[in-house]
Amino acid sequence: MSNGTGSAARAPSRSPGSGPAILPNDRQSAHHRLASGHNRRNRTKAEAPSMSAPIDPATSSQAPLVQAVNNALATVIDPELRRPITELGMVDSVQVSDDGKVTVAVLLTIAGCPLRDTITADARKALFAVPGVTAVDVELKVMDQAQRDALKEKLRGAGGQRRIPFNEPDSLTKVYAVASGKGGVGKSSVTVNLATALAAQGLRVGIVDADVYGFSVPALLGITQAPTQVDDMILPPVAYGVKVISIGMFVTGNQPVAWRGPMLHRALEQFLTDVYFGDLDALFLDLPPGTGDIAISVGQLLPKAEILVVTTPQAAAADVAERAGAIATQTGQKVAGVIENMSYLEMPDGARMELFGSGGGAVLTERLSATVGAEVPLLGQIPLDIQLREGGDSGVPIVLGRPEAAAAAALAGIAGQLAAKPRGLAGMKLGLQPH
Ligand SMILES: Nc1ncnc2c1ncn2[C@@H]1O[C@H](COP(=O)(O)OP(=O)(O)OP(=O)(O)O)[C@@H](O)[C@H]1O
Repeated sequence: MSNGTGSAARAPSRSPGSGPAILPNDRQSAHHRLASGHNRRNRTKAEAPSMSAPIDPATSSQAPLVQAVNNALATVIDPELRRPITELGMVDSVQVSDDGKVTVAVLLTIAGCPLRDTITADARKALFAVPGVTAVDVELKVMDQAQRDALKEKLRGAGGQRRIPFNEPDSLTKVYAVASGKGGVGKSSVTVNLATALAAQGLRVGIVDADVYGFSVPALLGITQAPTQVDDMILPPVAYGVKVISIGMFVTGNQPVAWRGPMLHRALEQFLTDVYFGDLDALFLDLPPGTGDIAISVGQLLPKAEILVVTTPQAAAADVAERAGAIATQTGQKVAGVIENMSYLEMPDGARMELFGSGGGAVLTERLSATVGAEVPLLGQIPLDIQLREGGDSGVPIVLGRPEAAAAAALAGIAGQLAAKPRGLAGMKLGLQPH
């Protein structure tokens, strides 16, 4: 089983004068340390390079090949930023010799970029696919400060200000906070399966693992790569097309997190402001179980987030889950629906054994509908399935690894309902939800 807390590990640290710095800055992070002398060139913004690749004029006789080479480079996608390297100002220079040899200089955001090999391999593959290219030399360089500033401005918009992009009036991202009354009901498993199912449909999806005490999302997605830090901007690792950030990527080894409310709030705020998710269709937050500090912080930091409540069919579980959902009335959020997990176990003869009783999801939707004053739908019932647990252990969500399984079909059905909701209406009081 892969471990999402391994190589990424580092302890939270303090930065002078600004209170506790929950997440690392690049001067402190050994993994992301910048090259020495990297800032030596103090270029102004006006001198910053353009985002397109300069072509060696000496190669003008090769114009069609040069064009084809540029087109090929435009198909190379930065694995973290999910945009063409040509758009990101990462192609510093391209030279095409008369005998078809291509030399391309690629600018990495930081020295020791964990994805340097992937970028090199992708660039080589794209270039070798161009007819007429006989040899490829990919030279890796590192952006200087002006180039990084230009990149950050491109990604964050003018001024590159820190803000929570999902709260902007023009944000079309649907934000779902996945909550449960108690632990172990499958909240994280549901989160990663919904997210990867939507990503598999071509949607742009992110996950914030806000389950600070029991972070498990990196392992469930097989992520061992650390986030890359570009100054104060954090680029989240991507698994199955889903951008993921987790507190587990910032703690040492498998250490427990023993933070109190204000630190948790700051960590979550930093995730939402400093992590570059880009334009997402959907963002999932995997909350800790219960109605603790993080649930309240999510209500404050992401007022437009809708709550998805995961419960088991047990009546007692529905009681505690009701409290987790009802917090929406205090935070002014909307409850998007209830997901009943571990609903039954299908026996070899097709009979259904209801190990945890039945009816908990339906009871919960009724009670929550009454509490919040709007219909809360039961989005689906997911059976118990060993393959779901195995998929979690191996880092391959069941919706991708075993799509034919009944549990995968139930999860895909729920994802389909979320995908069918019009983009950008999250948080608006619509009254009845179609389902
Ligand atoms: N439908 C299911 N069938 C079989 N196993 C399941 C199912 N749902 C969850 N599990 C397993 O139950 C365990 C708990 O699931 P998970 O970690 O997703 O729950 P959680 O509610 O997020 O827990 P926590 O409160 O610790 O964050 C895991 O081992 C998971 O693989």
